[in-house]
Amino acid sequence: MERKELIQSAKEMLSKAFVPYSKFPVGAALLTKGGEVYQGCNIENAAYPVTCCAERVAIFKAVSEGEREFEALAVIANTERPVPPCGSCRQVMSEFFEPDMRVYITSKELEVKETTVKELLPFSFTPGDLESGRE
Ligand SMILES: O=c1ccn([C@H]2C[C@H](O)[C@@H](CO)O2)c(=O)[nH]1
Ligand SMILES: [Zn+2]
Repeated sequence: MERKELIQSAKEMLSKAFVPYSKFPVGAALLTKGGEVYQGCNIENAAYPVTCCAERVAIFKAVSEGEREFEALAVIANTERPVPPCGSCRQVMSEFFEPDMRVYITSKELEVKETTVKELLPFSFTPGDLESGRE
């Protein structure tokens, strides 16, 4: 699947976003190595911190279906610049994605910034760190 198609798939999710509080829809589409696409949108809550970002919805949908091997992630919002994922999503990306996996972040005008997981979250806390610090 081409980058353009994955971004289109993320864009489709903007209309599904549940954003009564922020009025800031975000869409995501996660491509697996097997060629499946898992889409996500942000889902907010009256208790604001309970909100889940579009990226994590897409990742958790895929992981909960047994997927473990990922090819690329596209994220889009109606922003001036390509939308930077939040810190929590970067940490979740680093748990499931290879450091060099492509992440396409996109703006309202479909300006695409192509980045990677390690570029988004360098020096990240990993399962190896957890193992090495156990009592
Ligand atoms: O990369 C991002 C940044 C923000 N949001 C959501 C969380 C919240 O619903 C709204 C405003 O922060 O946007 C995402 O889904 N992804
Ligand atoms: Zn996030």
